[in-house]
Amino acid sequence: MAILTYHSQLLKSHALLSLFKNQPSFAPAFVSFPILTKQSRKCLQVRSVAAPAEATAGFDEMVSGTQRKYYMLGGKGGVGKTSCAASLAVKFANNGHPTLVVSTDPAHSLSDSFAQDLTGGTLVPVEGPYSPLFALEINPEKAREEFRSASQKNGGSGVKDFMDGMGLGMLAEQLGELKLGELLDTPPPGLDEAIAISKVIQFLESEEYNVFTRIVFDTAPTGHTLRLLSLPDFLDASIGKILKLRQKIASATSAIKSVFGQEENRQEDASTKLERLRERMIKVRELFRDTNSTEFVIVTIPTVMAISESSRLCSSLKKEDVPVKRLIVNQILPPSASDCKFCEMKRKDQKRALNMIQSDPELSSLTLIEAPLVDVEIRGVPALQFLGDKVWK
Ligand SMILES: Nc1ncnc2c1ncn2[C@@H]1O[C@H](COP(=O)(O)OP(=O)(O)OP(=O)(O)O)[C@@H](O)[C@H]1O
Repeated sequence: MAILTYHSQLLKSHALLSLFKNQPSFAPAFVSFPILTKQSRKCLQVRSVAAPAEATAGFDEMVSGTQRKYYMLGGKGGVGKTSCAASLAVKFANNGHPTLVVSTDPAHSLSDSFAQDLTGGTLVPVEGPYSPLFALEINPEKAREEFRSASQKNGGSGVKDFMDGMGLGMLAEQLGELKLGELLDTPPPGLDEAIAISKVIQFLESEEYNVFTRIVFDTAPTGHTLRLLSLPDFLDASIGKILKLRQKIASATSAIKSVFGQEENRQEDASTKLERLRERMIKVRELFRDTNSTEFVIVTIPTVMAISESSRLCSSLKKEDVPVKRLIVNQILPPSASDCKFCEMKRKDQKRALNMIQSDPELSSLTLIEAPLVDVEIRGVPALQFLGDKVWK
C-alpha cells in the first residue's frame, strides 16, 4: 500500500499551481492572491493514507464551462459537509474559477475549516487558492437579533435599515409595504432559511456576484436544508394568497375609495411589488431545480444511521425535483496490514453500511464517491487541497 505524506502531496500541488500560474485564465484580476501562504510553506510531516478505492467524482464535468454553477452539499451533522464543500471550493478556485463558498448552517464552521476568520456576514477573501475564492457566512443568530430590534422601530424603517445593511434594499421596500416586519417581530421557524434565500436572490440580481462562476453551499444539517428547499414554494403560495386577497379587497373597496377620492394607485403599486417578490421566489425555486446549473451533493459516512438518513434526504430531494447525482461516503477507513482488532471491526461495520447503498432504492443510482478518513484534521487551504484531490477526481 502506498503511503502518501501530506508534505509530498503539498509539494506536488504547489508545483502544479506554479504551472497554472503561467496559463491564461478567465479569472478577473481584481484581487491578487499569494499562492503560498505561510501555513502552506510550513513543512507538515503528517502521515496520511491512501485512498480506499478509486472513486470518480467526474470533476472534469463539474469544472468545465464558464457558465455559473451552484453546488449544494448537505447531509447529517458532523459527516464532513464543510470539509467537502470547502475542498471543492478550493479545487474550483485552483482550476481558474472565481468561486464563492457560502455557509447557510447556523453553526458555521467555514472559518474553522479554512483556519481564517471569515465571519461578519459579508464576502471575505480566502487566502491561498490561485483564483479568487470568497467566503460568506450568513449569521442567522445575529441577523435574527438585528431583525427583532429593527422591526420594533417605528414605521418599519428599522427593518428597511436592516435589510439595506444585508444588501437587500430592494426587498425591504416590498417587505415594508407588506408590513412583514411586524409579522416577523417574533421570528417564525425558518427565518434562517429565509435569510439564506434572500442572499440567493441577491446573487441572482447583484452585479457584485456576477463574477463568480462557481458557488458552493455548505448547507445546514438535513432538516434545515429541506425547509430551505420548500420555503420558496411556501412563500410563493403565501404571496399568491395575499395577492388574491388584496385583489378581492381592492375590488370590494374601489367604489368606496373612488367616492372618498383615496389613492387607488398605491394599492396597485403594492400589488406590483408583491408580484415582483413572487417572481423572485419563483426564480429561487427554479434555481434549486435547474439541472443545468445546480446540483445537490449528499455527504454521508459509512454507518447504518447516516446512510438511512441520506436515503430519506435523497428521497425528499427527488420529490422536490432537486437535481441530485452524487453521494460522498466520507471517512472510510483505509485498508491496512496491521492486526488492529478495533479497526478490523470498524472496517466490517463500514462495509456493511456501504453494501446498504447498493441495495438502497434511492441511493444506488447515485455516483458514489468514497473519501478516505485521513489521519489529520482538515484545517487550512493546503489540507483542503489535499482532501480535495482525494475526493474530487
Ligand atoms: N475525510 C476525513 N478525514 C478525517 N477527518 C475528517 C474528514 N472529513 C471531515 N473530517 C473532520 O471531521 C470533523 C467534522 O467535519 P465537518 O466540520 O466538515 O463536518 P460537518 O458535516 O460540516 O459538520 P457540522 O454538521 O457540525 O457542520 C472536522 O474536524 C473535520 O476535520
